[in-house]
Amino acid sequence: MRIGHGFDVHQLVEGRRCIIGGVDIPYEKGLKGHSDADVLLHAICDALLGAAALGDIGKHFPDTDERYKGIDSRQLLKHVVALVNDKGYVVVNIDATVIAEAPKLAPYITTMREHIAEDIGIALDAVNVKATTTEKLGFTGRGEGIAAEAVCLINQQ
Ligand SMILES: Nc1ccn([C@@H]2O[C@H](COP(=O)(O)O)[C@@H](O)[C@H]2O)c(=O)n1
Ligand SMILES: C[C@@]1(CO)OP(=O)(O)OP(=O)(O)OC[C@H]1O
Repeated sequence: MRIGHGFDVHQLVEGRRCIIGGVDIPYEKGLKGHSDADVLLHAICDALLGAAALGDIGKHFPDTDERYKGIDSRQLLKHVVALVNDKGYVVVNIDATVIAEAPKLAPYITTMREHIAEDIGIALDAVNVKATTTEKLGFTGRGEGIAAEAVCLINQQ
């Protein structure tokens, strides 16, 4: 059994979509990035890559590569899971936290979990997603960006 941890941050700006956990969330601002900037899926990708000692998301999908411009991060997650499986591991469970003052994420959490479970190929019960504010403190509290953290366990096939 091996553990992995991931952390990501994306800036909130006008004129971008706010896609978190594969859900396009209605909000006045969106997340800036080379890809669709899905901060939650990026943290999960990094947790899985970390658990398998496969580096990080930027190593596999460089933000200088036009192939990843605007890409749906669910495609990146599925690719990462294939790399982890190819190295002989299966994913046991995921636990993640999105750190955002706004938008309110509670209505979308179940759909996020469904997307993650489907893309990884594990049961819904093996995926947990939480949301928290930082009580108006720091860059997340000022609404300048959204952060996400994730941990995972993987096991030998
Ligand atoms: N963007 C967010 C942040 C939080 N929530 C939910 O609100 C609860 C209370 O948040 P605190 O930061 O005050 O602990 C939290 O447990 C989440 O369920 C949310 O939906 N969206
Ligand atoms: C996902 C990638 C894809 O090019 O681009 P970004 O959307 O900028 O996201 P980041 O979390 O900075 O990770 C880097 C890249 O791998």
